[in-house]
Amino acid sequence: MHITVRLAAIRFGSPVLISSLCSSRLQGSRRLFTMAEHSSEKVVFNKPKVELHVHLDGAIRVQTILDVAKRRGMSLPANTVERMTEIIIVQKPATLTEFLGKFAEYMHVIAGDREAIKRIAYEFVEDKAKEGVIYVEVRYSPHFLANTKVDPIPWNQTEGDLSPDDVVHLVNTGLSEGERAFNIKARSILCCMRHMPSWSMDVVELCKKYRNEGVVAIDLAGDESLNCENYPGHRKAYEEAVNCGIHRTVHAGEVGPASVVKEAVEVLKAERIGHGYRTLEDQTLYKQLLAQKMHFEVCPISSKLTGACDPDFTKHPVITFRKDKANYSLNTDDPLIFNSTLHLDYSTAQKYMGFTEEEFKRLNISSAESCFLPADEKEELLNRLREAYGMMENTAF
Ligand SMILES: O=c1[nH]cnc2c1ncn2[C@H]1C[C@H](O)[C@@H](CO)O1
Repeated sequence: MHITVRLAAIRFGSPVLISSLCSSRLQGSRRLFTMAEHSSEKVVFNKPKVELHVHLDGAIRVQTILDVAKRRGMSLPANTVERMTEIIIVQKPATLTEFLGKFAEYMHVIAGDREAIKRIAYEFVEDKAKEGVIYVEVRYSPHFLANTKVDPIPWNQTEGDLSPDDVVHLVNTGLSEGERAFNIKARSILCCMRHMPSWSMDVVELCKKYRNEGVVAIDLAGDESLNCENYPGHRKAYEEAVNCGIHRTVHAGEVGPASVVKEAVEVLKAERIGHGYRTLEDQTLYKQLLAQKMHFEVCPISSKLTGACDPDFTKHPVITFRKDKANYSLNTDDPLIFNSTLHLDYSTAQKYMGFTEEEFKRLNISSAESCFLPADEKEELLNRLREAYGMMENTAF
């Protein structure tokens, strides 16, 4: 089994992943979030929220992974929620590469299984509704959940009959059943992966095909050290997205330098930036993005545990974003792997960064304004927030 997982990691792209997987067995002795940290997860903003940056494959319930493994007769490194959680989660600030290696602990269980894929989408909506999210854009790579019409077949699966196209259809179905059951709105963003430029044209074609069934945008995720000049597949896919009116976000400036953000904006025509913390290292670029109200999808807990930002939250870039009245959202990114919830991101912002209720309202309004819904649905969302926040319609911050 461990050999299987390591092979999957090799396929993910980076040799560093392999060493992270080898060392992950040692992590049982590392600490989980302490009780003190979890008690700080009090609900500091108990009002409707918008979440724009969360990965479906990073937001799966551990119990579901165990259930599916059992049903499919697959082995996992542990068979209790507690032990499996310890193995999956990043407990101390690590590196983005180590963090990405965590997906290989469980993705082979979910990938290629119709019932599991629909179930994780449905349960995701339930979990977000419980956090008070009324609108969410959830992202994933259709290729990472497929086992046919994908080269290479990920996670060391044997070829089956579930294509990336089938995956998108199943996720759409799970999300829309969840929307009806839990009375929130859920849309999806399809990810290209930096190390797999050959998948990117498929991704944009899927965005086009399913644009009326819940897919609202394209994203580029994964290892930022791989730039687009060297990988024209992503650039071509984003050109097609621009030509077809598909919305665009790009992971950039998370661990990569400000030049990756510049490339995302200038070459890929990103309308939002995933993370974007290191934009601050290029003040000219930062001022330009502030002026054009570029949206930054900020993920506080994630940024500490991936090593993207200083672990001292009082030095977090979002404090500068707030001071400058930048356009940004607060998001979980991968709550499974960070053992977190959206409440923890909000309470962290309050406790260590001095965020107030007013700022939480302002950033949720900015998030709604920057979401990828069509204009009429966006206005409806904004009105729901304004009403819940006791704001006069069209009140400007
Ligand atoms: O924070 C992230 N940065 C870059 N890539 C990420 C991050 N979180 C998840 N991913 C990758 C791993 C997932 O399998 C993929 C699609 O959701 O996106």
